[in-house]
Amino acid sequence: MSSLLRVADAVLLCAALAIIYRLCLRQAQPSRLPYPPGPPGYPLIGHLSGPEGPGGRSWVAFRDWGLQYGSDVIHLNMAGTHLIVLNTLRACSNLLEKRSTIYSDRPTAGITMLSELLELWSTALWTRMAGRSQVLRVAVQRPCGAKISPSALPGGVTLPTQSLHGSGGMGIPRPSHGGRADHVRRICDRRASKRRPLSERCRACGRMCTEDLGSCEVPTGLVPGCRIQAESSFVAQIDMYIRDAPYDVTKKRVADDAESVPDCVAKDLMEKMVNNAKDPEYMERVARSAVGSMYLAGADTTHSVLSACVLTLVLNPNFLPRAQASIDEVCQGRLPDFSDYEALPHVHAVVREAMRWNPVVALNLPHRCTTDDTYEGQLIPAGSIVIANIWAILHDPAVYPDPESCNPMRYLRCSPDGTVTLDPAVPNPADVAFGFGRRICPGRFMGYQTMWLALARMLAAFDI
Ligand code: HEM
Repeated sequence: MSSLLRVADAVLLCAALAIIYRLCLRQAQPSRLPYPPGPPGYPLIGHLSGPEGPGGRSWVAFRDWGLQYGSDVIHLNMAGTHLIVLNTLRACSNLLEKRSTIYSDRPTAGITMLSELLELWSTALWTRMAGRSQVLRVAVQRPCGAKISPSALPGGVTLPTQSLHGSGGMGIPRPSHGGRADHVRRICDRRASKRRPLSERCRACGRMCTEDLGSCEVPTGLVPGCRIQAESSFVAQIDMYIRDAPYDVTKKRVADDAESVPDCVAKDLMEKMVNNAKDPEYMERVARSAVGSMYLAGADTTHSVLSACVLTLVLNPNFLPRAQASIDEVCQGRLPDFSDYEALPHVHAVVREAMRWNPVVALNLPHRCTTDDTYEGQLIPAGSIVIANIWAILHDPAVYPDPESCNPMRYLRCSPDGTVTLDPAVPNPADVAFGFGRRICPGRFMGYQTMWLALARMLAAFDI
């Protein structure tokens, strides 16, 4: 009897909670407009446990829901937080770009909240739109303009050459198979070596950011015992290290003998931004953050895409000799450089396909909508977390036929006289892979050009 009562109590409690929940949602929806469609979640927690895609690939689940509900925008309830996923370029452009004034904040929970509470400064990625984000973006963008100077590249133009020589290219014995990943990493991250703690710590921080992405999107970071809380002191230590270590080394060298310090981002910021500032102390914090952000956001991403470029070549063995032949023809025995940028479409084709086929950021960093908005008759409430499904856009079969196959030839067209050029009818995945609107990756030109140059030189020196 008593167990029957307990069951009845539990049923009543669930019913009461369900009614309260529905009332709360209705209150939170001041307009009568519906939310965009989406799958029903569990009572109360909605989809808090996270969407399960095949093999944990939630971007596939998001895309499939979009197809199932016939909408390029889907809505999920994450325990009261609205999650909006944009599965098409059209939706991203209409919302994140055309309405960027209200879609450019970052979520207030998870890493953003943590970085505000701990006053972390290492990264521009998670800053809110107001406040220091603007000045930080300006500082990061300074050395990353469309036409970047070679000295702004991670190791200058010479780096890929040095790396190739160091790793055995141009007549020196080829690298051992096991070391290939490390060689590619060092092209993008000069500090990558076992004896360089900065690189290790950045990778650990990157792993944590990725694994805890759920905590950035939804308020699970607030649940006691969540990893993000447990790891907050670890994050704080990493933050200080990333922010201070590279900057301080350069600062000391500049103080000792500025002339002998090669041009680099830290030196440039010190000389042009910090020294002329009204409040040099504040500007120095900004400069430190900018340098830390660039390293944290730029080294691993560039390395990942460059590794995907190598994989693209492995998967397309017939493409390699064509690409090498075009380099031989254009460069006549010297290593490629930026003057060959327009003349080597094969290299662009590999970088583009690597970015499309295996996008390093499959789901964009979360944006946050700051006011209620209406899109095609549906309500996107203020505070919604808005995520662009970059993977889905780059796997749209209407734009990239047979999207699952890795095929760099899709970007090239051959004229009757045999000239190969980039096909302007095929959209460049780089226009999507670096995000959207006011939060678009400020390192996109630096990242793309680093990969292009490194790959061009790899192709000139190696068979893969
Ligand atoms: C292949 C390489 C790279 C890829 C695929 C990539 C991709 C992205 C994406 C998708 C975002 C989020 C954009 C958004 O929220 O809409 C982002 C943000 C960012 N990226 Fe990159 N990135 C790359 C390289 C770099 C490099 C080389 C740097 C620095 C030199 C950099 C610095 C940043 C920063 C600072 C942000 C934060 C911007 C903000 O929140 O306002 N990234 N990146």
